[in-house]
Amino acid sequence: MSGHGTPIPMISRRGAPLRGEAHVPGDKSISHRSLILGALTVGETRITGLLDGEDVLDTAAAMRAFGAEVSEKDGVWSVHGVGVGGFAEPETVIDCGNSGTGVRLIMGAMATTAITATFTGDASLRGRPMGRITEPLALFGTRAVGREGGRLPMTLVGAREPVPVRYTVPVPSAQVKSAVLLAGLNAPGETVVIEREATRDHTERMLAGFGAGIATEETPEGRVITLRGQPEFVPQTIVVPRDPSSAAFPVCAALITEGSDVLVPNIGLNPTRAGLFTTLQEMGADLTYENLREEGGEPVADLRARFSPDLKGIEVPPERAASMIDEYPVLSVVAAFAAGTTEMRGVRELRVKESDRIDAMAQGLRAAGVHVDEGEDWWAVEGRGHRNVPGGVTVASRLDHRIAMAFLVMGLATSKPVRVDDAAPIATSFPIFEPLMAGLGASIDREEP
Ligand SMILES: O=C(O)C1=C[C@@H](OP(=O)(O)O)[C@@H](O)[C@H](O)C1
Ligand SMILES: C=C(OP(=O)(O)O)C(=O)O
Repeated sequence: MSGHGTPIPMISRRGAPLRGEAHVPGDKSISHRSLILGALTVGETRITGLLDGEDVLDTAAAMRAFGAEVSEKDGVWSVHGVGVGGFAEPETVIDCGNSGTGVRLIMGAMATTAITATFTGDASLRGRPMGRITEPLALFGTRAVGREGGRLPMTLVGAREPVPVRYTVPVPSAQVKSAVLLAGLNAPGETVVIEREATRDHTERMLAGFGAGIATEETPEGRVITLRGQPEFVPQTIVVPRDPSSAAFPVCAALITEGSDVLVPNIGLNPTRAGLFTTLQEMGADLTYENLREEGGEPVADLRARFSPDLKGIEVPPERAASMIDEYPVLSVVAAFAAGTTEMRGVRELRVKESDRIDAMAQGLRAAGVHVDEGEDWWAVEGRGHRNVPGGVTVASRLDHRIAMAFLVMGLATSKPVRVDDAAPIATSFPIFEPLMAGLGASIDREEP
């Protein structure tokens, strides 16, 4: 679990071009869901390509605490689940580490079973809002007691006689949508979730794959998702695609580093996740999809990114935000090397991630010589153009893996190096970031704490 160990300061500097292939790890969102749905299924679910980052390992440990058998051998994960409604009461507190997805989906999955569980996490997760989950779960009959402001640690008392619900998600959040759907699994009848803005749909796809009756309809109200409760799940064999949110880092590093040419193979390109790549292409990035195909019900391609000296600032449309929500930190780094301003609107959710990502990036970019304006739900980065970003700063990663990786990417193209105070959180989502970037030729090194 992150946030408990010794800080790992790292420094990145301008050096050789990045070249070669970047084999990024499995998709974090799909990995959490594979373990949770496997744990709700009697029989053996087998998973390959699972992300073995700390966030997902914490979810695996939680599934064991709820009674599932979870093991790994030679990269193949095996989950023997307990069935929908079959979770056992955990004997100890469930620690989800740094993972919002883990804690929120697991709360949903246990909320309609007659057990009680207490959840906590690291200092970052303990600061994040859980009311957005406990409010809809209360409609099923679940009770929650947490700290002031709906924060962890928090105890959930599962509904004894759950009723199905109809719920319109008030914020664009796949975690909220998924928590309600997972709770709806053990409620009799139909649970309906309505989302005004489409968010990542991995839960819907996977629920259908395990055999649940689930239908999505596009209506003037938004996407209406109807789930029939108490399904008989059938164990699955799951191949997790590689994570587009992790691919973003070597891709963006290649775009801003002179002479680079990097291939990132087998990336999941579900349209609810691919907004960054569209945005980069609009900015003039030399970024192409090769070998576009379908694998395991998800679109997949190899991404090729080459150094792009003539990037232009653009306005990123707010309706694209959900499809690239985790990519704004690294996009803001690319924007610093573009000509003109990049405006990012409709991104209030960035303020409640592992850190306040607008504030974290704005402070680090300003210290590195880049002008940034911001409001509650928007920010704008004034690009300085290629070779004109000074750098020469130490930035705080604030227990946030994406902030750490974004600034280490930035240092590959600034005039002076960029130091990150603690790169340890990177292990939550991208444990092989350091060797992978080194393999491409990037100058990113550890420093003495
Ligand atoms: O459902 C998921 O797997 C995720 C949903 C998003 O969070 P929100 O639901 O808070 O938008 C995203 O930021 C997170 O990294 C993963
Ligand atoms: C926001 C993220 O994750 P989570 O909400 O699961 O902590 C992320 O990975 O960028």
